[in-house]
Amino acid sequence: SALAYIGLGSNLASPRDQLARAMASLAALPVSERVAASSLYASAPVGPQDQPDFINAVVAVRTRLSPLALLDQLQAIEQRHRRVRHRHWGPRTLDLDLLWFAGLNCRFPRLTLPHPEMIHRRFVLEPLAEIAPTLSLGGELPGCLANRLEDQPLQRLSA
Ligand SMILES: CC1(C)Nc2nc(N)[nH]c(=O)c2N=C1O
Repeated sequence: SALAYIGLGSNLASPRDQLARAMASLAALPVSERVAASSLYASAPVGPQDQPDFINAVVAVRTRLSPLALLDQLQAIEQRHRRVRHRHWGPRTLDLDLLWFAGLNCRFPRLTLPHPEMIHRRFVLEPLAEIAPTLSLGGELPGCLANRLEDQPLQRLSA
């Protein structure tokens, strides 16, 4: 089985509840087990500012699913949260991003691994550093990459 890291984000319809429900769904994925979950973090939106603050987290799962099969499962969970895409980078009830999968570097039509934006996003790197402090991202650690960003600081929410 392979280790995968999944980013969670929400800024609509009770984001903390959305993430709690999504974390439970991730713990129930077929032929998989959730092995770690970060704290929840509140952060100002990156990109369009005219939307509510986000709640973010990162989860680690050990899975026998292929990357694309796992992506299908993540998109099914998003649908169950009635994710409606109005505008690109607009507010959403739930975002599940496959960030990293068994150290693979690959570009499928539907999926690039590792997630191309993750190393630029404090809202991914800080929760990731909490559960995978020694994960090498192109030879860098998540904590070091996070500290190099000028992004707004995140607010770690009590568990
Ligand atoms: C719109 C964009 C880029 N901004 C975000 N900003 C934050 N803080 N958290 C997110 O999850 C997030 N997701 C996005 O997709």
